[in-house]
Amino acid sequence: MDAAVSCSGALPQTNLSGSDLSRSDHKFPLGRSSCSYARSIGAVSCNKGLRIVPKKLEFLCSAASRDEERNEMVFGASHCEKKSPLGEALCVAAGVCTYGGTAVESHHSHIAEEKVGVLLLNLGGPETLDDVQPFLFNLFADPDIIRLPRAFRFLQKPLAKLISVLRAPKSKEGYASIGGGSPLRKITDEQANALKMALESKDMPVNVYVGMRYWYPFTEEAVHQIKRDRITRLVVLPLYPQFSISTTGSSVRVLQKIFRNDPYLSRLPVSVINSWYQREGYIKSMADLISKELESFSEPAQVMIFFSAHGVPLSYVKDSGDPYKDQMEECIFLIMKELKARGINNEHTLAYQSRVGPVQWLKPYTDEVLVELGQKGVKSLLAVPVSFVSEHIETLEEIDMEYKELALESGIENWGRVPALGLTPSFITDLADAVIEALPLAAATSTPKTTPAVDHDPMRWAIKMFFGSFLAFILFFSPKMLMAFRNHLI
Ligand SMILES: C=CC1=C(C)c2cc3[nH]c(cc4nc(cc5[nH]c(cc1n2)c(C)c5CCC(=O)O)C(CCC(=O)O)=C4C)c(C)c3C=C
Ligand SMILES: [Fe+2]
Repeated sequence: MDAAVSCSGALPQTNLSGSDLSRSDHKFPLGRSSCSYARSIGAVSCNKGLRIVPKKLEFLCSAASRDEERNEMVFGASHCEKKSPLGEALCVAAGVCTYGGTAVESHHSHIAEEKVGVLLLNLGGPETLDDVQPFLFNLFADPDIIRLPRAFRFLQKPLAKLISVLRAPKSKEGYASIGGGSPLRKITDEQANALKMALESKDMPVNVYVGMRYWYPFTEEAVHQIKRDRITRLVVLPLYPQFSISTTGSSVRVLQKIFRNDPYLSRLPVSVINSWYQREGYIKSMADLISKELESFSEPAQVMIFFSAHGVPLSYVKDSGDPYKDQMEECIFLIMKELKARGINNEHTLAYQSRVGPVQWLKPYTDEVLVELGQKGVKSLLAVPVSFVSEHIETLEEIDMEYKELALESGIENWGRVPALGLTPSFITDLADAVIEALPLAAATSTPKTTPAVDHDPMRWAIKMFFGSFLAFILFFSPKMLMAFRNHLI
């Protein structure tokens, strides 16, 4: 019987096995119900946790039988109210633990020859203006970004081509205004180095890899390196504090696909940290940045704290159970709670920015709220980007230029913006702790390779082609649709 790893705390995690189970033990302080697919099983509990010994890992975990573990998995899966959009692989995104399998040899065992890897996942961004259109193509070709009904999936790439070509001029203007490209690769590389050093200082030597979803270095390249380095245990850390189908979900789906088809990778013990917005270190680091920035106003107590999160289409949350909105609201609640504990009682609000295309996105919209606040007589405002931990086009251009101008035009007189966390030492240290806590939860992902269902029925194929061409015709020639993608706002 194999030993199963158990875990302590409420680290939100999944494995890549396609049978991961998790449970949300979060209370939603705003009185909302926990996200619909964040409800399932209890985890095997661990009362000892992880202890690090110099240059070596020692896991002190309670063992559970493989059979027990399987039962729990089946139980959990059948109790998941809504299936994750990632299929069964991510039963849940918030609040919990994975079950281990082959990774930990035995009770109180030493794992001396481990070669630990940490894979940072991020979005990626165009480095030059020539990269913008192909970058946008990759983004819109992602079925987690433009979600077509199954029957119309064959339109994904032509549509991505069309939308990317239409949007490229506006996007290029944006990237040109911030120096001709995205700073994301440089910042993520720096974060990777800082994390490596933070882990080394905790006696945990690791290799840190960066895998981007839509531009270089692509996730595939990072995985290639991981294989070449013969990593024996991997922690996957998406650099998005909150989980969304469109960000962490999409990146993990790519990984799952690569891992499933590779004999070495499918046996590699892996642990994925799905979200980490609720970690004390992150919350405190955000509160530090906010309180510091408030001090730059002449009357700090009068400043409205304006959290601006990247939006997602409303349907992700309403129809597909994306926990993003719940997690975002809980995150803001926790940051405000920390500020209150420090005697900072400013008013605050949350709005969503950066919408694209003709559908409804999470509301309220940042631009509309700024105008309303100006009209209501708010004079001082501190913008806090909250869904991303590096500077990027949407902080440097959209917030610092577009929204600032709109706010000043609307009557707001004093404007400030909190920088992204970037290399803030307390934040990097907390990421290092998250990695250390996740490590004993790493589980092998071995799942049989499944053959995708192929539609061989000529009649069904003909019907799909007919309706697909019809839809394509409407999309290609609807002026409203074209304008919606060309501009940010419709
Ligand atoms: C948590 C963060 C993000 C979510 C959620 C998200 C969803 C999402 N984004 C688009 C469309 C675009 N995003 C673009 C850039 C971009 N997006 C994020 C983060 C999230 N996106 C970042 C950090 C960046 C910037 C990368 C950089 O180069 O600095 C772009 C390109 C820029 C532009 O043209 O505006 C698009 C387009 C959708 C459709 C979506 C959810 C479905
Ligand atoms: Fe985006």
